[in-house]
Amino acid sequence: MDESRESESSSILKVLIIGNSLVGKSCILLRFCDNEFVEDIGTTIGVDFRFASLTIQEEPVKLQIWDTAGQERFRTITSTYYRNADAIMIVYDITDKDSFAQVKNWFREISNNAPSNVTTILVGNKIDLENKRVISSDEGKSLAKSLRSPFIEVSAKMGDNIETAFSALTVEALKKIKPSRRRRKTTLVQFSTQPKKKCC
Ligand SMILES: Nc1nc2c(ncn2[C@@H]2O[C@H](COP(=O)(O)OP(=O)(O)OP(=O)(O)O)[C@@H](O)[C@H]2O)c(=O)[nH]1
Repeated sequence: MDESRESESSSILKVLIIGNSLVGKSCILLRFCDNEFVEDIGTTIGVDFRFASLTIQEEPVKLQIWDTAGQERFRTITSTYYRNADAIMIVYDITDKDSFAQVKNWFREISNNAPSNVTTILVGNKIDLENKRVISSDEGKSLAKSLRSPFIEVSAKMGDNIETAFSALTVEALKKIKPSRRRRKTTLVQFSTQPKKKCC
């Protein structure tokens, strides 16, 4: 299917990835979209975005995923991008205490800038670095609970749980968007309930 026809027949969701600099936001996006990992990916300046297509229970969904800069000096550029966000992934690095300590501030940014019904997920990245872990899974879980957000740990490097994180976020966000924005397929084209993904 060509790009324009596919957009017409898909629900389109705006997704943001936020968190401190160097937690692995760009690597998470690259792993999700291209199934790749680049060690020296370089810091994000301002924002960057990619499209990804998922099928959730026979419903084609297109995600417009914005990778925002974690560095403070680019924050004013990024704050306008919270507008119209359907879903936000807040990332910290399980080997970096400061990135975890800042999670509450990122949630404050969300309540100041994003729509009130935005869907969130808290993501602890770099679980391949278990020997350098300084934030336990229980600490992550309990912070997420206090912020009323689901929680998952991932590794952009190894690919662990990356698709699951985006699928969980999408499933929840779809529940909140207006029926007029939904594009359910009338004919059944897939029989699996597993999410299917392709990126462009
Ligand atoms: N071991 C390991 N390293 C990772 C992982 N994800 C990212 N990294 C490394 O962490 C560093 C930062 O990754 P980025 O994806 O650039 O981080 P970012 O959050 O986008 O950073 P900014 O663009 O500055 O906001 C890079 O050196 C990556 O190679 C992971 O899952 N495991």
